[in-house]
Amino acid sequence: MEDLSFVPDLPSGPLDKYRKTSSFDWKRLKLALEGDNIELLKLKYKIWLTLEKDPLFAHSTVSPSVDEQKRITQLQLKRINEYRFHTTEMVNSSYSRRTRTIMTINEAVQSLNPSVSVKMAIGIYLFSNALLSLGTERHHKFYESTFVKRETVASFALTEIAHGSDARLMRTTATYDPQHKQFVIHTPDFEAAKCWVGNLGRTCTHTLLFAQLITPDGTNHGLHGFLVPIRNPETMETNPGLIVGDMGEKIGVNGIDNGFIMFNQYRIPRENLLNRTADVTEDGVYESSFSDPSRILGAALENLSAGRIGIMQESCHSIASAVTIAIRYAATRMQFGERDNEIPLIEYELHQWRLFGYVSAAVVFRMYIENFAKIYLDIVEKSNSGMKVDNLSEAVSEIHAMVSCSKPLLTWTVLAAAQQCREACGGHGYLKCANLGDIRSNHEATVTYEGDNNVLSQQTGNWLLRQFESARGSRSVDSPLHTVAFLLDWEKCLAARFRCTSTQELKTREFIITTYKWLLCWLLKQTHEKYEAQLAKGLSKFEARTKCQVYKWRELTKTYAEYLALIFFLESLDKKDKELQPVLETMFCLYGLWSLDQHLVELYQGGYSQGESLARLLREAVLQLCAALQPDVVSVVDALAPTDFVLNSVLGKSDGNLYQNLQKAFFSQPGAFERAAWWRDIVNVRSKI
Ligand SMILES: Cc1cc2nc3c(=O)[nH]c(=O)nc-3n(C[C@H](O)[C@H](O)[C@H](O)COP(=O)(O)OP(=O)(O)OC[C@H]3O[C@@H](n4cnc5c(N)ncnc54)[C@H](O)[C@@H]3O)c2cc1C
Repeated sequence: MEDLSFVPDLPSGPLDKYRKTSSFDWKRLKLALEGDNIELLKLKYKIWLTLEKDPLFAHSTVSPSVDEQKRITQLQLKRINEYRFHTTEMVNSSYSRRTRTIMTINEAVQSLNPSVSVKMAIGIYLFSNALLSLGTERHHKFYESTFVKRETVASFALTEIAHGSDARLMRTTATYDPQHKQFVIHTPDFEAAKCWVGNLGRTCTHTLLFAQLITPDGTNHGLHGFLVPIRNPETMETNPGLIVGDMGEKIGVNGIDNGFIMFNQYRIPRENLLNRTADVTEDGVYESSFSDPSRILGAALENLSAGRIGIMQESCHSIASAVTIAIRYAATRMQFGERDNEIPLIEYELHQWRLFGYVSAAVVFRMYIENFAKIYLDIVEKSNSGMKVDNLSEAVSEIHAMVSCSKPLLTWTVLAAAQQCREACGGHGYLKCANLGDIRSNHEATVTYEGDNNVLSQQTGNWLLRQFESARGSRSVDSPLHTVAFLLDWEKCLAARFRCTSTQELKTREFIITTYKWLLCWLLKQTHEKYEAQLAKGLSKFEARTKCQVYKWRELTKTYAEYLALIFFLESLDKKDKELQPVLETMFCLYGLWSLDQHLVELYQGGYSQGESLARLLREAVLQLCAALQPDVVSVVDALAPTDFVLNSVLGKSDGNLYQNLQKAFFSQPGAFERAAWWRDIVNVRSKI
């Protein structure tokens, strides 16, 4: 058995009461949540314990000004680079190992300061990844300076003021000038200014720009990626020909300097076109390995899959922190009962029901994404190294469909969890030093960036419907990852009916998976029929899709994402330590039934069940599972939690000394006991009282 003594023991205190009832060793679960990769778990602790000792990472009790947050974030990124957690050995290792390690560094940093991890993800990883996949030899020096030497911080400029979700209609142009062998970048008006670009406002020296490529004959070849210098790296002055600004204060991640930019006939060398899939000769002739320009954009944006997986991993860490704080608070906070025998909140069924579903989501999501990331990295590695990957293009489409619905499911669930955890900590949860407010507002933007959730999940619907049509027609599906192989038996799946008579029968893999398959087939059939009916009315495919989103397409993609989380979790569960399997099985059933509870309307509407028993038994089973989880739940969050320094919550400390910690926080608040500096402004001098 691996030696886990590098994970610090937890202090003894009021939480012991619930830790003693646990059925498993929390450190073993912690390792399991890290994909049983002890090196990665060690790296995470090394990062956390190193940064804890560095004054640059000390938490401030009051929010610094927005500008100061940007300065600190940039300095923290610089310091993290200097610590070289990304060792030379790691930098030179295989794609899969290198990327998994980067992801771990990112996760560790995100739990401490999400602005730093976003800055790092865009400024280093997204940029350097794009150079590798879209660029060629000639761009390698930029990869070296960004990823290997960490001298450059970059940005990713796609969104424009008037166009975000529909990238095809972006209006920034890059026109080739054969005489000077340069591209001329131009912004026609403010509506075409690039905006929201992270790191652009103050700190980046280069950007990866997406602009419409126009050749001298006037042909527009669609959006392409260009490497564009923005600032002089020595003076940080913006280059002439650019209008660059910072977008100002946001409602979260204020350490990131999101910016806007307008180009005025700004020239860059021809070589700055990222030319792996398409190039322009010196004379201005366009050459591409794709005949369809939209496929070039598709290939370019495919890069975002790794970024979206990164967002999901970060989300898993945000929900882990949120539920840790709320559960530790619930175990130490008493309300009602007798004077000397008050009841801890965690004992109340209502409180369990509000929180435990999110605890199970935190565990299920973490193991799902861990498992999925491995498969994803393996496929990319094989394909990059020229090895044969069976059905590669089908696998890429399936992965894109999976990512496009899973990022919405995870980011939305985490947002709801953060809000519920905040409320579950009552008034004290509203304190800045509880950290739930920051977790929530720093997380919130993930539902929008790298693809707005509502728009992104529509792409999953397209893929699912294609598979359904193919299963109905030619009796085949393109699902190399086997996520929808069951559609070949869609009629059989749809014939399933609810026949359980006890909650015991619902708390099983078989019931949950069969019910999900029924739901998916039913939602697919319904969506397909509605879509076909719209087409039959003469609507275009685009118009027909817009008429099928509500209650159909959207519900379908959410259900598919939940199903993915469950099947990938199960696959991991079976490989885990025997001691951990019972609690993981409880998590599986709780997440599965808690999610199915939200689909009762469809289950009845589609005739899966009649009468009251499904709703009654399902809800009874959820409550039974909450009760069953209660003895283990404090240890589950111990396994999910980062160190106390990283968690940074007065309510969530692992010693459980809630009131001593609160007193310390109140009493050490700067100026807490001082007369207000503005006391004269409020004194009524004539008062004789
Ligand atoms: C903190 C933050 C950081 C960001 N960082 C970057 C960055 O570094 N680089 C970059 O290029 N961009 C960045 N963005 C921009 C981000 O990627 C876009 O905001 C996002 O893609 C959504 O585009 P939009 O804002 O234009 O929304 P819109 O497309 O205008 O969408 C508005 C609303 O309309 C809905 N909607 C749109 N189309 C449809 C439809 N067909 N059917 C139904 N509903 C629809 C959407 O669901 C959404 O709720 C960032 C944004 C934020 C908030």
